[in-house]
Amino acid sequence: MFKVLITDRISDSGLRALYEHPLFTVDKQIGLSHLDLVSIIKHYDALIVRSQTEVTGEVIQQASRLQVIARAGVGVDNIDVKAATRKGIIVINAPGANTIAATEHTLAMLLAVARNLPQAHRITTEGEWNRGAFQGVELYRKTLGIIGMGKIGTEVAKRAKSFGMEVLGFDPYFTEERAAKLGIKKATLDEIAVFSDFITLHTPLTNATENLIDEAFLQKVKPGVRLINCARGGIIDEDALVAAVGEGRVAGAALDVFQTEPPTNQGLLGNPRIVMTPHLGASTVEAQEKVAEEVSTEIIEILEKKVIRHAVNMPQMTNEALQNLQPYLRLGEQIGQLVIQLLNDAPDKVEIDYYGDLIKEDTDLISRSMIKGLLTHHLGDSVNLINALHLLNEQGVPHTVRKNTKNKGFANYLEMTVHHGEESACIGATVLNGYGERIVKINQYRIDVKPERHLLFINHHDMPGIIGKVGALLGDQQINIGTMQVGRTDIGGNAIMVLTLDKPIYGNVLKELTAIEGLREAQLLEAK
Ligand SMILES: NC(=O)c1ccc[n+]([C@@H]2O[C@H](COP(=O)([O-])OP(=O)(O)OC[C@H]3O[C@@H](n4cnc5c(N)ncnc54)[C@H](O)[C@@H]3O)[C@@H](O)[C@H]2O)c1
Ligand SMILES: O=C(O)[C@H](O)COP(=O)(O)O
Repeated sequence: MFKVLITDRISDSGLRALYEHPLFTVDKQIGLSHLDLVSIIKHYDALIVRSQTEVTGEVIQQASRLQVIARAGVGVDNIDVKAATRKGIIVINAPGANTIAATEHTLAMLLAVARNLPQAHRITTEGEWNRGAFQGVELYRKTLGIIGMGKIGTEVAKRAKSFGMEVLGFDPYFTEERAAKLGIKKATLDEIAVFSDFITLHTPLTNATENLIDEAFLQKVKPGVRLINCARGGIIDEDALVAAVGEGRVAGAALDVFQTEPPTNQGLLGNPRIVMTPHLGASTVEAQEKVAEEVSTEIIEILEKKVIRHAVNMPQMTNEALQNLQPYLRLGEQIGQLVIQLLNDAPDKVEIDYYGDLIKEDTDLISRSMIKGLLTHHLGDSVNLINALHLLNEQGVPHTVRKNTKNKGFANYLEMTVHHGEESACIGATVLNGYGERIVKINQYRIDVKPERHLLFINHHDMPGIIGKVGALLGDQQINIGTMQVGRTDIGGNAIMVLTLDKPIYGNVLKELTAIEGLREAQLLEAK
């Protein structure tokens, strides 16, 4: 059974897949204290949160069986993703599931700040009839500056156009082509400041966006501008905003998110020119159902089928791309497991090379599989695709990944070389169309071996009779040979023999093998 803990308010109907799954139990404990979360997290395989629960390093430290932290939403700033990665815990989110909700909230805020709706509503419900105090401004023919042209920024742009607004977009990844397609203008941050009547923010909170809207920015704005922030608190310097509103440089602001939540800035609270909502951007029935559905499905896929789609701490890829990579992921892990046994020591340098069709692919996951296989030999099952790179770095082992254009004679080819001082070991492999995975190179020798669980690797002198003697010895021990391959550099020189065995062999057999004349070394290599 897999146990899932939910600590924020999440749509029950969206969680149906989890509730109805026979292998899952769901435990909802809304508003759990941090201390309580730290003490009970060890019982759970998955944790689902929104933006309220702080999933700190301390929580993660105690999460001995946790495999997935799911954010039923977009921003993962309340999760210590680095600590999760170190521990090999997958962090997933539901990008896109609340895009429309956040977009529509932004437009609601845009209209609210333009027409003073909340202020007018409040005094009208209090019984005052004052038609003169709340004259607003129109959106029609005004300029909207959008900072952050991702999913929400783009949807806001489309809707603003239907109001007859001129739209400017700023985003480091925004191109002239995309701007032309949307019928808006690509702008610089300064142009947004200088020309916009309304400015709306749609970036994540990063080092680059923290206090992006600060005193200096607010000095440049068109007098009377109105600001909307439904992205993240911290992008606007709240004290600078309060000052600019006080001076009238900024006519108003509409904020859904704050530097601290709930907000504590006294200049914001009760300010008649500032419209505030309590982080409601994603709070629609539809969005909450969708985020819950997405994370539930993905938790089931990860825990039951080991398929990962929206991990924040893993490369993103489509189902189809992941399917195509499967044979390479298996092969990569086996190569890693085998090559480290050939080296017989901890590596001090790792090299990964890709050739052929693989150079066009996103190979990050294959490299992670190889490193996972490699590290499992010394670090055991605590290594997974999430923490493999981190653990290698932590061991201080540099790794290089190269994509080579040279032709290796195979449609696709991958190679892993590990070093320890002067020693090195190398395995090269390919996936043959219709025939599956093959190891085609061990150190300097060309061979053709299907990777299997038990491989007997023999280093010998190329001379008549050795193959027969090895076969006879294994036969006497009732050890069945699946396949046998030999490779040599020169006739009568150094050679290797690789046999796939149906069961493992033990020390005494290896000792007897090495007693055969001309046989230098016999080693059992095991891959899971
Ligand atoms: N208020 C809410 O309830 C609510 C709901 C959903 C999303 N959000 C927040 O809204 C924001 C946007 O979400 P999204 O789904 O559109 O994300 P997204 O990843 O699709 O888009 C973010 C965009 O910001 C751009 N960006 C990053 N740094 C930038 C910078 N320095 N200057 C300009 N652009 C920059 C990125 O290039 C990207 O295009 C996120 O912070 C998200 O957490 C809030
Ligand atoms: O990043 C998000 O998805 C939004 O900020 C929504 O947060 P919430 O799920 O806590 O409403």
